[in-house]
Amino acid sequence: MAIVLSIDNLSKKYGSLKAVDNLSLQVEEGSIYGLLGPNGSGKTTTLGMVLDVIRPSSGSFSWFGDGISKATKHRVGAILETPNFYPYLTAKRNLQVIADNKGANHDNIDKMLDLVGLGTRSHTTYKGYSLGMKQRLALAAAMLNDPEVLVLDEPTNGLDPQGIAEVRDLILRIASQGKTIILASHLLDEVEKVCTHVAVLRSGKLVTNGPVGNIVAAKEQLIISAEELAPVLQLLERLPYIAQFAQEKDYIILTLQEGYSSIDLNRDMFAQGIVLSQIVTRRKSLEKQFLEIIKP
Ligand SMILES: Nc1ncnc2c1ncn2[C@@H]1O[C@H](COP(=O)(O)OP(=O)(O)OP(=O)(O)O)[C@@H](O)[C@H]1O
Repeated sequence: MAIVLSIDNLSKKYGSLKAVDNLSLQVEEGSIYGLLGPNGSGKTTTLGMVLDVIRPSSGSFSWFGDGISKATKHRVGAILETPNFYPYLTAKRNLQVIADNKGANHDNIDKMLDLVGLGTRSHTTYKGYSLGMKQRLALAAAMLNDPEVLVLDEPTNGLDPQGIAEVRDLILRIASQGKTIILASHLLDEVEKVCTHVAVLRSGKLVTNGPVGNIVAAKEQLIISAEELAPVLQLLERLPYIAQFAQEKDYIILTLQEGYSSIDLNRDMFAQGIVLSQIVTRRKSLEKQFLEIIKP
């Protein structure tokens, strides 16, 4: 896969604060790449640098293997903040004004309004739009010159559940046309639902990155108990597929390595003469996993 964006040891300092600290990552063509991190972790600053609106303190980045130029900027559409639409103009007229400012022709306007699901509402004035519709119009505006990459900062911020679902669907639809999407989010759930790849940031530093399935895979926990816990604990020490375990009062919480299930554990316990009185599978909450990932 071709690399669309490559970030190499990029840093941004504000006085003594390192907003972005030696960040390196690569975004592959066709991926939906999430920058995930709590408020203040450096997501917006990172996007600002690669979009050439914030000057890096050190490090470099390249788009499509090249430095940033007018030509590369043309291939990247972005929404860092809600564009200034005119409230009393219709959605279509607003896009015409933006197309003129961007030097894009008007051919794409109807197609983009249809794509974002506003085709039938194109003659409504902007002030009559819901927040979700405004965000979808912003996406249409960013897509006007048919960029290969779309960069979005917290695209569902402030939307109600229906608006959130609409914008997420739209992102998936745009990606299915072969576009690469880079989005910042502080919502693990959003990244899990929408993204193919993720980089987790904490205090400007990269904590981990990779395919979403590898980073936020739903890990299962088992809770087991038995009449006597000592022999159970001894066996857990020896079983090679136990990822971790801990005793809590009269039960044990454990996680297994990939590819193993409670059936394996139950069978091995039984083979050693241990009868478990309880074996419960519990999915670790995504929130909890995220908190573990970003724990200092
Ligand atoms: N212009 C600035 N001057 C000084 N500090 C800044 C400036 N811009 C950002 N920061 C600081 O840099 C750090 C990273 O901010 P940034 O906005 O990139 O984080 P973020 O992950 O996008 O968070 P949020 O979701 O809250 O926007 C924060 O501590 C922020 O206060």
